[in-house]
Amino acid sequence: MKSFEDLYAELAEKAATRPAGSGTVAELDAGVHAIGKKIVEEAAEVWMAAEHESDERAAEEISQLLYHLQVLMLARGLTLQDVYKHL
Ligand SMILES: N=c1c2ncn([C@@H]3O[C@H](COP(=O)(O)OP(=O)(O)OP(=O)(O)O)[C@@H](O)[C@H]3O)c2ncn1[C@@H]1O[C@H](COP(=O)(O)O)[C@@H](O)[C@H]1O
Repeated sequence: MKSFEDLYAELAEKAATRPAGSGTVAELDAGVHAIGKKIVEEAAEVWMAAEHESDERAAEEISQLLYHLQVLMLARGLTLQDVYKHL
């Protein structure tokens, strides 16, 4: 099972090597504004799933929100430590 740290390392590698077909690379190329809109959309899906859907669906939507937050971090050049120091 992949951890938050594992995913960040994988996405950072994708950002550096830019493999063909990577959705992460496409999202990074779309820029902070587009990624931000995706985060708002995914956050709404988390909210709706938490109120109206199963635990499994809520967890799935949360995982997608975490993914898009990590893409935004990479787009801004933020590391996990930059975020963790505020926790
Ligand atoms: N964990 C994720 C992940 N979570 C969400 N997403 C993306 O976010 C979208 C969210 O799905 P939705 O159904 O909510 O949205 P949608 O409306 O169908 O999607 P859009 O048409 O709006 O893009 C998915 O289509 C994926 O593009 C993810 N894309 C990639 N990953 C992981 O990131 C890693 C790198 O992926 P690639 O860069 O694509 O190789 C791999 O380990 C992947 O498993």
